[in-house]
Amino acid sequence: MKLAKLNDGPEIFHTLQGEGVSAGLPAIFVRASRCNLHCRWCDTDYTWNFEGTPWPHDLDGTPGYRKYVRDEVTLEISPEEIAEELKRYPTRRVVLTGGEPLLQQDDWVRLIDLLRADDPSWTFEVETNGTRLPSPEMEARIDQFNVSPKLSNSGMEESTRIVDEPLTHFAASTKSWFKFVVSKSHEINEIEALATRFQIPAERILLMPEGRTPAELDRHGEEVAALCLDRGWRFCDRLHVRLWGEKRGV
Ligand SMILES: Nc1nc2[nH]cc(C(=O)O)c2c(=O)[nH]1
Ligand code: SF4
Ligand SMILES: [Mg+2]
Repeated sequence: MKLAKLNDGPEIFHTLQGEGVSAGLPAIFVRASRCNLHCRWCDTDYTWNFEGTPWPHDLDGTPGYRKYVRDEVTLEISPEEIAEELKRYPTRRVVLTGGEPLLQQDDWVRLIDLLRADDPSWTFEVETNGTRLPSPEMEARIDQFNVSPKLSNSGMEESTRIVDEPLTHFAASTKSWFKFVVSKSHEINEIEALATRFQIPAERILLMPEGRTPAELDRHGEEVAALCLDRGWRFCDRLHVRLWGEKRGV
């Protein structure tokens, strides 16, 4: 399967879950390469913004920024090899992220079965953009879906980023939590429209201030907190940004 490459190895790292309802829990992150969306502010653009693709990115024109060479940022690895790597860490919680991890579901199913054959206590979270339906095999194995539908500020067409069948499925599943990144207060209208359209329960909605630095998180934090208080939604910070800033592999 295709993972993002970090320092010539697969992007697999042991850290604290920084976002969502399990924030603060130790976990091993596995970052898939490839995404079906191309958000203009994406901070894991090395999973999709390859040479020869037409997608714009906010960093276009910044000195030193250019599209990635696909093979230089992708690592082909088997579920068997990933399983061996994961067993070396001192936790049994894994976060499958990307990119969009639900583009490679059969491989994750294989990985999960390999790990649980030895130890059923392995727990799996998925970070998804909510545009792909989990297969029945995947749905049965994943403990928690952290669904982060993209808003118009992503630059994506609505018909690409908001897909009825998967969002309806996630909204009805008690395994799902919805996490929305907010940078401007008017975005709340879009979030509210989605919550109404897909009947997302209020207690499963989290708002997260946008920010790649603690100062940026603070700047948006107060406003996002006020919105949460008003709607009865949960506030969520970005713990890893506070602890480690913009570093990769944390
Ligand atoms: N610590 C930490 N927590 C995270 N939660 C979601 C992440 C992601 O990039 O999907 C992430 C990440 O990259 N690091
Ligand atoms: S869905 Fe996520 S990984 Fe994909 S482009 Fe958007 S922010 Fe990046
Ligand atoms: Mg991240």
